[in-house]
Amino acid sequence: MTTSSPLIIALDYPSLDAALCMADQLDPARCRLKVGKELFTRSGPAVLEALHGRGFEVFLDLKFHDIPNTVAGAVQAAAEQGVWMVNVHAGGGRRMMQAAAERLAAHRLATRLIAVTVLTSMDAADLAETGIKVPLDEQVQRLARLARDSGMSGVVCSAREAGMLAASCGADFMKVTPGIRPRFAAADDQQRIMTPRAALQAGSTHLVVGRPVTQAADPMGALDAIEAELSV
Ligand SMILES: O=c1ccn([C@@H]2O[C@H](COP(=O)(O)O)[C@@H](O)[C@H]2O)c(=O)[nH]1
Repeated sequence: MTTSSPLIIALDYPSLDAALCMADQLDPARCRLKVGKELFTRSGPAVLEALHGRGFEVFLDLKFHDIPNTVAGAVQAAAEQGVWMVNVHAGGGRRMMQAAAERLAAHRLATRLIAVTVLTSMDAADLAETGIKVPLDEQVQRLARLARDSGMSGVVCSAREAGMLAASCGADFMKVTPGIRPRFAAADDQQRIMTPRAALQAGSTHLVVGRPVTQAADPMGALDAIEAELSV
C-alpha cells in the first residue's frame, strides 16, 4: 500500500518481535516504516518480508558508504527485496552514487535512492572536528548538489536545511528529514531538530520520527498528536 503521509516511523528496535509489535499498531495508510542498522543487523531480510507482508512501504536506512562496486551491489540487493527507498552516504562521492543509480536503472528497479548529507546528530563543531571547515549549511548544500548531479532522487538532511535545498535542488528533490521533535519530546542525541509542522512548512518532503513515538509511554497517542499538528 502507498500513502500520501509524509511520516516515516523509525523502527529502531533490538529484535524482530519488538519491531513487529509496534508495526502491528501502525497503519500502512498512515505512515511508512524505516528499518535501520540495529534492527536489520539483528533480524536480516526477514524484517523486510514481515513489514511488506503487512502492507508497509519500507525505507531501508543502511547508509551504504564503500567503493562504487560494493555499494552498487548492496543497493541492488536492497531493491530486489522490494524496499521503497534505500540510501547511501553522499560523502562516498560522485562515482559511488552514480554506480548505485546506474545499477538500479540497468535492472529497472524503481526503488528510490537518496544520499545522506550531514547527520542530524552533528553540529558545526562536530563537522569541523572531522576536518570540514566550511559552515555546516554550505557542506549540506555541496553534498545535496553532488547527490542530485549523481542521479539521487533526494537527500537526508535536517529540516533546517530543507528550504535552502528546495531553492537549489527543486521542490521535487526529496528532503527526508530526521531530527523531528514535537514539543513534548526530548532532543536525545539529535542536534539539528525541528517540530513536525515547522519541518513541513520549511520544505521537508518526508519526516522521520523514531523515539518521540516508539519510546513514548503511549506511542499511538504520540502519533495522533503529531498527525494533529500536521493537519492544523
Ligand atoms: O542524519 C540522520 C540520518 C538518519 N537518522 C536516523 O533517523 C532516525 C531518527 O530517530 P529519532 O529516534 O527520531 O532520533 C534514526 O533511526 C536514525 O538512525 C538520523 O537521525 N539522522
